[in-house]
Amino acid sequence: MAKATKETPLMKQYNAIKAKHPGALLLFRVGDFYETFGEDAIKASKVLEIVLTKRANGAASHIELAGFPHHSLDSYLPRLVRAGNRVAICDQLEDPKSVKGIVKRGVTELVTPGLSFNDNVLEQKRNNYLASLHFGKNEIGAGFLDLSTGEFLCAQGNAAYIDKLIQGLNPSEIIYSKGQREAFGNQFKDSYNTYHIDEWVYAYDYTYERLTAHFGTSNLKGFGIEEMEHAIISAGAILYYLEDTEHKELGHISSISRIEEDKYVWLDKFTIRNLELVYPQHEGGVPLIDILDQTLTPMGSRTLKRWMVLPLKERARIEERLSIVDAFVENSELSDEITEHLRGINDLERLISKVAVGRINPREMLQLKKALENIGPIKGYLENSGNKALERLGDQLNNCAKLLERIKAELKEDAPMLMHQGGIIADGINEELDELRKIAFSGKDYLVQIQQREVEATGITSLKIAYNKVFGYYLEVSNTHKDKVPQEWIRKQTLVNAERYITEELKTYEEKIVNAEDQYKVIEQQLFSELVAYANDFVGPIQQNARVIGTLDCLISFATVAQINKYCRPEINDKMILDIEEGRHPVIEKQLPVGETYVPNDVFLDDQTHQILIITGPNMAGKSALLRQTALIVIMAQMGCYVPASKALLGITDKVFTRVGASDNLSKGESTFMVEMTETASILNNLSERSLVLMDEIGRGTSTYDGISIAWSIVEYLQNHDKFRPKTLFATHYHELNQLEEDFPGIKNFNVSVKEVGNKVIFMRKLMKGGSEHSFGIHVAQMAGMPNPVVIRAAEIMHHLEKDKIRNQTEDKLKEVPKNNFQLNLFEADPTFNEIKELLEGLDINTISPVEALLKLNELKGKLKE
Ligand SMILES: Nc1ncnc2c1ncn2[C@@H]1O[C@H](COP(=O)(O)OP(=O)(O)OP(=O)(O)O)[C@@H](O)[C@H]1O
Repeated sequence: MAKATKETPLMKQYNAIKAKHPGALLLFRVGDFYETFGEDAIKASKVLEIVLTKRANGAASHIELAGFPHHSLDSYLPRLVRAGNRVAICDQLEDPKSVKGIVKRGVTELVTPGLSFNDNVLEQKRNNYLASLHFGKNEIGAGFLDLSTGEFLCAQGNAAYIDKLIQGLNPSEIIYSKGQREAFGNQFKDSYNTYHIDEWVYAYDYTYERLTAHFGTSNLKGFGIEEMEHAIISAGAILYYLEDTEHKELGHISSISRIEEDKYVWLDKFTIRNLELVYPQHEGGVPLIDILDQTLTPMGSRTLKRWMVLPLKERARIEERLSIVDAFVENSELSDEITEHLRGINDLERLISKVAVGRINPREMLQLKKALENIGPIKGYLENSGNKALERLGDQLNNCAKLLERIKAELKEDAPMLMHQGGIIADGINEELDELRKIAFSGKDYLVQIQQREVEATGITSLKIAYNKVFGYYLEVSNTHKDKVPQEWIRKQTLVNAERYITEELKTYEEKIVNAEDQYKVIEQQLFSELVAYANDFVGPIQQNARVIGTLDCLISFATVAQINKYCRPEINDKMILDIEEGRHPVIEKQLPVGETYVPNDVFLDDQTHQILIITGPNMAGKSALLRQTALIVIMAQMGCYVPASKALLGITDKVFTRVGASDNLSKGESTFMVEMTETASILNNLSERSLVLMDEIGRGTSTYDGISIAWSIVEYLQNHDKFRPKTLFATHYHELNQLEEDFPGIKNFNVSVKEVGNKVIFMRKLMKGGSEHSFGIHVAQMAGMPNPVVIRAAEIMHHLEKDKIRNQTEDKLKEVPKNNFQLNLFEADPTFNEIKELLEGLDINTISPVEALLKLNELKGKLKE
């Protein structure tokens, strides 16, 4: 093409590289700058707020250009990635000084939202997962990788299960096959950063092969995923994606584990959202994790987040965690001592990943050293704690003494972050390095030493050492001393009054001095690389340390929170009973205004007489709070955490379902009622024997009669289920449902009590036996500042309806609402009246024709019928 031939060689090279990475914003290294061109430049200049200029592209045209200095990459890259870009970093692959013409360049890393090592892209407290999905006929396979920590997980199951995992692990990016765009769109309505991979990658044989080749195994049995076809496909595709994005050093991804569905409590995605476990539902909301997270290390917070979305089902494992929390609660001295050392452990997990991929810098190596220095003492405390579970944790810690010693010995205490700054390796490690450094730093002193020595040896008192560009360092001898010059000196230049000589020693030294700085940095780099390579042998044990520290940190955090908030140790058993005494809501109790205290409540549920509690009570009484706190107590207990109650006997729960509050899907074209019914259907279709079900105001999104009927039949279904009798808390405004208590032995009526004092309602917040008579909704309307006429009229209508109910009439009650006796007020509130009034006022009797008048009259009559 004529145009292409006119391009500058640089732009030709740029275009060729750019073409290999479609969809990525290309940062193109030119000298000390990263440049972007064309569309990329327009994008980058906006996101980074940098100047957009134009540059001549040979004779061809002008092209937009925006660039920034290469050392600003760390601050600019995260901004580009956070803005949703995939960023390809193209570096110079050879030293520009040593090449004639154009320097070889290539993409050295493709940073995507889900694949990053950059500390500014990553958040310390959360894992940065890349997810890969593969949609099979009946099941979906999912792979999750946190490249920054090396954690690699996979799962396979029905759409609801995978959806729930996605909700819980909250990946930063999801990849899937180009051919499955529709399947993905149908399943996942929320917006994610996504990327589509060529279809051929998502093939079983290819992905199986990739996984086994990566782990160096002949099959996948050892990981327990051999039979999981879709999980294998999705996980294997991640390995392809890593290679495609130039992530080739993957030593830290040493294993893949299956997320074992049967080991964790099933929390559907609505529950994770509704209960605000890890994210607030609304701006300004406080999720439970904010109350429970007192962790001191990034591993601790990340572990906690995982535990929250995957509470345990196995009693023994829960007990083990609880017993450790117990040990820390009982022995605060021990927890204080360990806490002190936890503070010194930074992101060990991400540091060792950087070792494995060869991206660790000297400053980070010092952080690794600091972390390892603290592992030893923690191990000691655990092993001497006298507590079996703690001893087991201590056993798993490895203080990596050899590595620690070597880093201590070899790395300077004040090593800089950047390699080229030098001053990384300690003195006494490498003779050549020491000498070079000595030369570089004290070169001039050394020359003075040579000068003095030669003055003494030759008796040439005027001897001096100097430098010029033509032949470097030389010895200058004035003519008077010429005859004292030793034979081995080589004359280089004769001046009028003096002669200049060089010596073997001077030349050798000169070379050293000129290159010393460059050379010692090269040796330092070499030695540092050797140190990193040595550390690479410790990836396994350090990853294990990171896991143990994460666990320990979490459990100490539980103990701290338990003490601050006065939680109790729950008793977990296999019975079908849930017995909470004086339970509280862990978040609301922390948010009450000063002087107010949270009113604790008892909740007892079983599979016999108290399987379903119908909880009525006025608006604002605290029904939702009670429902949520019950679920939160169960979840916290099964995470291994103490709970906000004075006593909690809890039979294991295996699924928690919630239909609480409105999850607003209006933006996705679904009505509130539709969402409510979809969520409820999903609950009823997935019940189990040990489920805990929370339903809050089911049916309120439709007409009263529809609502009551639906709510009624749902309660009956839960009580009459042919297999399971799931424990259920059912909060409702429909007092009619209290009738059910008479028909079913497993249903009990409760209410959250209020007191009426004169015209006012006082919320007692106590759960009491029996149903409540009315809602006090009108009082709440009044509290909310509704105009008085509306409140008075509503009270009258309600009074009428309640009278009717007592007489148990079944006629259409609304038709019988008596005509009101405060007409004026009513008219004020009646929109039809206002419209008619406005129409009449707007009529000009003098100009209206008879036909028009008749039509207007007809219109007015029509209004009355509306
Ligand atoms: N046990 C309690 N002790 C103290 N304050 C409470 C308690 N329970 C609830 N509250 C407070 O009352 C407010 C209303 O509670 P909640 O939302 O549970 O009421 P509700 O009965 O579900 O109301 P509605 O039917 O209108 O949804 C809560 O935000 C909380 O501040």
